[in-house]
Amino acid sequence: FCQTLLQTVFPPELRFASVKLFNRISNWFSSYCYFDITEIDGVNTNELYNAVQLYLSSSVSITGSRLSLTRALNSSAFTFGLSNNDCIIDTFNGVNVLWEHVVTQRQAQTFSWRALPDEKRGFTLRIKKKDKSLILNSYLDYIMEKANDIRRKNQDRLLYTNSRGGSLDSRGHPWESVPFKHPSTFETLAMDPEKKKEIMEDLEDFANGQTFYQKTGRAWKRGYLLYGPPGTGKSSMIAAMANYLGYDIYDLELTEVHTNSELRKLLMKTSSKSIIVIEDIDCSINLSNRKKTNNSGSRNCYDSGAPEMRGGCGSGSGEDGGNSVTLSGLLNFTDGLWSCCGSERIFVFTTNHIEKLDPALLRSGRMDMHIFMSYCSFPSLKILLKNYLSFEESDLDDSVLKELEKVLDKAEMTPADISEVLIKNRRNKRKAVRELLEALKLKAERNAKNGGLKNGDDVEEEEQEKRALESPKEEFDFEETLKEGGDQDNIK
Ligand SMILES: Nc1ncnc2c1ncn2[C@@H]1O[C@H](COP(=O)(O)OP(=O)(O)OP(=O)(O)O)[C@@H](O)[C@H]1O
Ligand SMILES: [Mg+2]
Repeated sequence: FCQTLLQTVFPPELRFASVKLFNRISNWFSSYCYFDITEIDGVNTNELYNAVQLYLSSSVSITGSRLSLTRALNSSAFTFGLSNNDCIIDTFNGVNVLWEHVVTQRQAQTFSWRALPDEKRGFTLRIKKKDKSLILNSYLDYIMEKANDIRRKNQDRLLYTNSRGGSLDSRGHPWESVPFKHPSTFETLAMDPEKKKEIMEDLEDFANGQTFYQKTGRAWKRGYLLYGPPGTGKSSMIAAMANYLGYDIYDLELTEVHTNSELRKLLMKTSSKSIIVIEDIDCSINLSNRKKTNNSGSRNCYDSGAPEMRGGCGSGSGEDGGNSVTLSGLLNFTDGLWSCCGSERIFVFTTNHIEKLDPALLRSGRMDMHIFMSYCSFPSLKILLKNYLSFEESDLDDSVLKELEKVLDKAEMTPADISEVLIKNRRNKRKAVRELLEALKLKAERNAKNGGLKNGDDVEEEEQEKRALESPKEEFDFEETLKEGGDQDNIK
């Protein structure tokens, strides 16, 4: 009745002004303020709307009674979001904010250069007036950053390589990339669950550690050294790390890098949030050479100009300064001022022989965490049985489990060997376990015959094969080494 009275007595202008005044007064007394974030702002898509949507869809801390679930085509995950006209509370730095997803039907299609959707969508953010500065200064930036993270995680990651021998591509980049689709994850990785957890936590702390690294004045980078016999999952671990953090991988082929400055350029062209990998570091650079150089009275390898040739000074790989990445160049690469020209970088080196590495490379700060990838242990075996045969611990007889456990340590089989046996027999699970047990026993017997623990020769042999396959030059270098070691007979 009042409304009709108002409509008849007051002219529209006055009515409009009084509503405005009323709103203003009520706003003045209210302790809240509101922000509308519409999907389409004029003709432009509002970046913030998309970011908020992504952020709200992933934020596990958010609680809401009604959420919409979606799964995009080819996507590997469900996302949830706010249903139409529903609210959700989020907390940021101890401050509660309320998000409402407002969807209204667009009345009549107004003229526009491009077709607008039938619905008008937007988020309304309600905050306390006293929190306004916090929200405007940090919360929205935080949302944008989180959304970028999520976007990156959903995208394909890339595997970069420098295997073109230092030549640049058409855009002047030294790295070549392919989509990285390695399926290895921490779930599929067979290793001691406690060790695995420790590594995952370390990675998480690193990825979330921006303020920590800033506060402590450290460059935001971390080094991991993975060492252990071939086939124990070092490369799989790197893939799992990349998949876990959503980082790209730069697989640095040191044998393709000719000088220290080239190495530095490569580093400068890597993006942040990436893992820089040097596999088989002991094969890529002759680190033992350092002592030789010192003994012969020539310059120390820490001197950046030292002629530290891969394959040894006298091995003919070129005193002409051809292939000459020095240990100091490598140390500068991981640790020097140049290593900080980006941020959030992880360095991973792998080796089969940690004892061959120069202590300078191992000291903390360079390689912060040394991870030993061991032969298959009993907890690792259980993971493999679960992944390959879907066996839970309770599916197997106690006696079989005990037998497996008893023989496993003595057998010293790698997860790669064991998974091979399991894959071969995966149609018949019981047979797979039987064969595995037989293989383990056979190997354990062999090891016992060879005198207790497996001597280094077997590993060395596998190593040699690997190096011989890598390049004819490496093969040559290796022979040199063997002559020095005097056990050439071992080469087949
Ligand atoms: N710990 C593990 N968990 C699961 N699978 C593994 C593990 N170790 C090895 N494998 C399997 O064995 C294969 C070889 O492993 P990977 O290439 O990771 O070994 P590596 O330690 O890098 O060996 P290398 O020293 O020869 O490079 C992989 O395809 C993987 O499926
Ligand atoms: Mg490997």
